Amino acid sequence: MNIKNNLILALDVGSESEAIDICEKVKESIDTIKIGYPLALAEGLEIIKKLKDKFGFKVICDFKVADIDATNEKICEETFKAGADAIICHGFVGPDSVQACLDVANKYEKELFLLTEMSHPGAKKFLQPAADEIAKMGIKMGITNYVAPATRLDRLQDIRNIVGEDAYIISPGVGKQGGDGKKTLEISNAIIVGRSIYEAENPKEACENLLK
Ligand SMILES: O=C1C[C@H](C(=O)O)N([C@@H]2O[C@H](COP(=O)(O)O)[C@@H](O)[C@H]2O)C(=O)N1
Repeated sequence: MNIKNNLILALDVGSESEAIDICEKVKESIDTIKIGYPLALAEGLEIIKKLKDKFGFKVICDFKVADIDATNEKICEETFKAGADAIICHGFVGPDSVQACLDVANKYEKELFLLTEMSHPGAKKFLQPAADEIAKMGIKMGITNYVAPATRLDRLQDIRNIVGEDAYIISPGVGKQGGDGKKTLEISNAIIVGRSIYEAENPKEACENLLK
């Protein structure tokens, strides 16, 4: 995925009007947004096409898909039918569940991002011990896109070493969670930033400062 300025806006706001307001302010700096449950549950999947049509953005749906294969297939079908350019699935649910997501992404000629280790402190308990194996599973399955934490650069480097230089890694945790954008982009291909932008007094300036 070609992401402008290597910066993805995590649009975790609770209404279409807030979403449009933020997007208006930052549209010079970004061309890719990540929509998760907060906005999708508030406004429905229609919000994907609304924002794509209005701003021409690429939309990554961060639904952290983590069900059995049959249900994962249904979730991905609905998400790509609604216009998503990519979807994020969890890896801890195993290869059959991930393969179901990959098959649907390929059917729509869209992208799947495999979530390895999460960025928050609780990830250390169960996800961190499994994250290397999740990344190795992704490589075995031919997955090229990954999510890995900006809050632990050592772990981000470990995952980069597993998935290789040609893989595309996007990293959340910059800003509010303590991650450093510049240092993260020495390893990852793009950073994901939410609150540091949409909660800022001046989101446009916040974006521009991040790009500096
Ligand atoms: O490990 C992960 C996975 C997940 C993701 O990106 O898949 N995210 C998401 O990235 C954004 C960070 O927001 P902010 O902290 O900049 O406001 C939010 O939408 C989180 O749900 C993580 O924060 N860590």
